Amino acid sequence: MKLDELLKEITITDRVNHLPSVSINAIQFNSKKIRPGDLFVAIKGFAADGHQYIQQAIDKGAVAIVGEQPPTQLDVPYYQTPDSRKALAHLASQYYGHPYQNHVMIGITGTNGKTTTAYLLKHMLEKAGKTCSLIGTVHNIVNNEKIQSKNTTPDPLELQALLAESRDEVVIMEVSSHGIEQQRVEGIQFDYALFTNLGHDHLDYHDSIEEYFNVKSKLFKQLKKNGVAVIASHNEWGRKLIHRIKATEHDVYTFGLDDRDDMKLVHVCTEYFPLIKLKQESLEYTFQLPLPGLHNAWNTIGALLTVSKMNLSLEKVIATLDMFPGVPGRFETYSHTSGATFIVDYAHTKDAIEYCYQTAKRENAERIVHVLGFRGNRDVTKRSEIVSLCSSVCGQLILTFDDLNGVPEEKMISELEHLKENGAKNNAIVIPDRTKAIEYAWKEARAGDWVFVTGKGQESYKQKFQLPASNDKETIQFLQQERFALPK
Ligand SMILES: CC(=O)N[C@H]1[C@@H](OP(=O)(O)OP(=O)(O)OC[C@H]2O[C@@H](n3ccc(=O)[nH]c3=O)[C@H](O)[C@@H]2O)O[C@H](CO)[C@@H](O)[C@@H]1O[C@H](C)C(=O)N[C@@H](C)C(=O)N[C@H](CCC(=O)O)C(=O)O
Ligand SMILES: Nc1ncnc2c1ncn2[C@@H]1O[C@H](COP(=O)(O)OP(=O)(O)OP(=O)(O)O)[C@@H](O)[C@H]1O
Repeated sequence: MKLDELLKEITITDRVNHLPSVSINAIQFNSKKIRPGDLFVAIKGFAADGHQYIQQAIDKGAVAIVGEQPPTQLDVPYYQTPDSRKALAHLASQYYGHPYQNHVMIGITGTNGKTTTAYLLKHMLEKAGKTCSLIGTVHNIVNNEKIQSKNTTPDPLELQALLAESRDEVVIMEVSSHGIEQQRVEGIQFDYALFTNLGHDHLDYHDSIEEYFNVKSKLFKQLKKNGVAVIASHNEWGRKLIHRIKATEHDVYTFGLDDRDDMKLVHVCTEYFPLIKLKQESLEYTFQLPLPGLHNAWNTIGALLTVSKMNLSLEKVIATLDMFPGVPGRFETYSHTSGATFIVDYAHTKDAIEYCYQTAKRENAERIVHVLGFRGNRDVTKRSEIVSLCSSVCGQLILTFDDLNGVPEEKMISELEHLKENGAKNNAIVIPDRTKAIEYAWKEARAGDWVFVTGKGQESYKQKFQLPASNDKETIQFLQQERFALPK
């Protein structure tokens, strides 16, 4: 593509060596990836400043540069723009021909439930004969092919490439607050935007929960003119958002516990897979959820309300729910020969953990045991509140490693010890090696226990641990099969 074709999408405030007809092979925002003929976009990031790498990009063959800093004399054209991240997103969209326009775009945001809602939607739509791509935390799926996912919401280059590659009718995207703030979805317009809930998370990145909410709510500004907003009203932040969006021209549909909701949860029967009754307009639907836990009632209802606005028959969609295969690493249960139940779950917020406990209590758990870790270099302000909740509910709390994420081991151990001493009662212990922590819980488990192993879900371990396993599931399978199988 010619340079001037690309540049017409962005604001340019100053330039040197303008060369509009130069051909651009590809766009890059990492100098290391530059190949001859590429355009380099310099971004001032959190850890580094891309402007420092402009010369390196030119040495590697970049034929033009876009950046925020005022132009200096260079051997290639340089274009100054007010916001490089925004420019990158628009350049990428233009390069790939604005591929969002070829799909029905569904964006899902919220603290918890994005992945689960995305999987549920994909299942519902596919059973109704539609083809779907999914872009999110666990992996990306495009044209039925699984592609490794690095971020919940990919950077603009990867995102636009995925959208361009997709031949699927619908694209279901998880949209993280980091993704919105860093303008990874800039330039995309959505047909449907869903809000699941908001709770304390990521306050290492956002200054306050209000700011976190404001960022999330920006997704709804990217709705198409006739786009549809689907918002959970059972959470105070959802109600704020409904109020905010109702002042715009978009159609807003809500789900919750209120008579005014477009889809109302009328009744939940507390079974492992809860039986729920829903009401939409004058029609009632009673059915068993395809997943355990009340939180999954909300995820299922959010997805159902969305597909009902896509003109699918709710009755037919509900009939397909018993075929839903589940979501990797979300409330996966494993049996223990004593009769205890082990659960691997991706919970890493207070709300999510409360839902886990609620489910165990409804199932008459005699004792709740929790193997809990915190990711290094992520919101430390939520930790003590979570530990004190866990310690007050659990019979035994085992604090352990999640990903260290660059934090030295000794520092994380002393943080866990500090949390134990200050936030927990005397039912907490620290076992840093995650596999040994799970092994401890496994050895101690007895009939009637519900043992939660949370934080990593399906993710692979990044540290080397003692047992031969690369994730929580494998650790439990190792314990189930190899060493501690108890006589029947
Ligand atoms: C803190 C953060 O969010 N960082 C994101 C950000 O990186 P950054 O731009 O700040 O990168 P940087 O390292 O400071 O570098 C600045 C610039 O210099 C360039 N550079 C750097 C070195 C070099 O030699 N040459 C060079 O050109 C870099 O390519 C970059 O353009 O922009 C990148 C491109 O979009 C992201 O991949 C990266 O996500 C990192 C990997 C990350 O882990 N982010 C997490 C926090 C995140 O985004 N999580 C959310 C989900 C949260 C949740 O709900 O759980 C997600 O959507 O995944
Ligand atoms: N609607 C919900 N409300 C509260 N907690 C939920 C909800 N849905 C899921 N959870 C909890 O949050 C965990 C993560 O769920 P899920 O992966 O669907 O959310 P997510 O928003 O994609 O999370 P992340 O952004 O961290 O990937 C689950 O394992 C479960 O414990």
